[in-house]
Amino acid sequence: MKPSTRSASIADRLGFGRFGQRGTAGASIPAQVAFEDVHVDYGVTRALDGVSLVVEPGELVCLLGHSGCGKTTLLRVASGIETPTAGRVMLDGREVSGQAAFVPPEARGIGLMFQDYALFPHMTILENVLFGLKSLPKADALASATRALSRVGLERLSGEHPHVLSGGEQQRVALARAIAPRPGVLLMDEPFSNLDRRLRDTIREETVAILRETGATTIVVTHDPEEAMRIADRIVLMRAGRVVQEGPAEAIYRRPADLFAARFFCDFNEVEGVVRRGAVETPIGRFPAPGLAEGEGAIVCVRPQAIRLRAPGFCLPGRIVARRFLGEVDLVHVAVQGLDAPLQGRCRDGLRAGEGQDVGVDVDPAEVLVFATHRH
Ligand SMILES: Nc1ncnc2c1ncn2[C@@H]1O[C@H](COP(=O)(O)OP(=O)(O)OP(=O)(O)O)[C@@H](O)[C@H]1O
Repeated sequence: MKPSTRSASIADRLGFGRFGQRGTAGASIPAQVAFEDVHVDYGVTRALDGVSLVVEPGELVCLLGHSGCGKTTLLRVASGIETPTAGRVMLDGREVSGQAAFVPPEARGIGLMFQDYALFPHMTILENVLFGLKSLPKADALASATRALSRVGLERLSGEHPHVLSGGEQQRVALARAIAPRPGVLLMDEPFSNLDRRLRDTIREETVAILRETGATTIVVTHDPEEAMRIADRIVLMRAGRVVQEGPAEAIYRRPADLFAARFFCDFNEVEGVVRRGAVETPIGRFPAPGLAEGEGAIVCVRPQAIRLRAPGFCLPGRIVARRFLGEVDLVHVAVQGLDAPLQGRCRDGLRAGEGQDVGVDVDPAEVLVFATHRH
């Protein structure tokens, strides 16, 4: 692709339009973003199927979900790069996409950051950051760009081109470019997924600290539940173009709305059973089943950390079929009579029984969830 064409397409992706019209010298004032029953159809594909969501000023929300569930489309709708088929988007109570109005991306005061960083390859780092500040007087633009670069610790690389930078440095340039115009809203699409594991935790923490400092309302797309739990004030879990559940990390983890939401956050042992006299009967015991009817089929979801090993003769009889040392915990597979597959436990300490040995298996009821089978 020729540089000029490529620049134009990057500029479009960033919501700057071809000539980079955004830019403000004022402080970042966080905005409220509200989606009202937003639908997006691509031909026969329904990418968004009635999303309603309010992101409060200064809040950091993670959109979490499997590939293709509509996360990126929701960001594109917020930025104005995509128009909804139905429904509307409001910024601070003002309609920016809908039947009544359409505010173009460059006039929304929204910053964008992508997984691939979308840096202009033929421009220096400073020019990349200046690109979104073209409507400011030159001296103000330079001051804002330099401030943003120094905030991410990269002022010394201002004159370099993106290709000489490491992945982590490129990520920080993209962040500097996104925050330099002090947007009220920042939209980030998988901003950490191109970093290697070693760097990711540090850069993620630094980025969140910078976001808190700028105060911008931030929506981050991720498919990694742990990442969402680490950074989000609120997680919005999506499936097939809809919001399945939203709330703080602990609430979703402890009280998932359904089996799908539960599975997203934990690799459960799933054991089927039937409700008898108010509890699910399974080969590993009886578990309370509030809200389920007598005779109804149920799935008992046992977290790996719920499995505790005891001396043989105590609790449920089992036999270790595999044991792997993982550092902080041991991964243990234990066969129990009546189950097709061994239970998988993550055991911190306790009995040091090895492969082939008989054990007692204790299941912590606090780490068990029960769902009706037919409702999924
Ligand atoms: N421009 C397009 N034309 C046609 N279909 C599209 C287009 N963009 C997205 N889709 C479809 O819409 C659905 C939602 O896509 P979207 O990119 O929003 O999902 P996502 O959750 O962000 O996925 P990923 O995590 O893989 O990026 C998918 O089925 C996708 O194939």
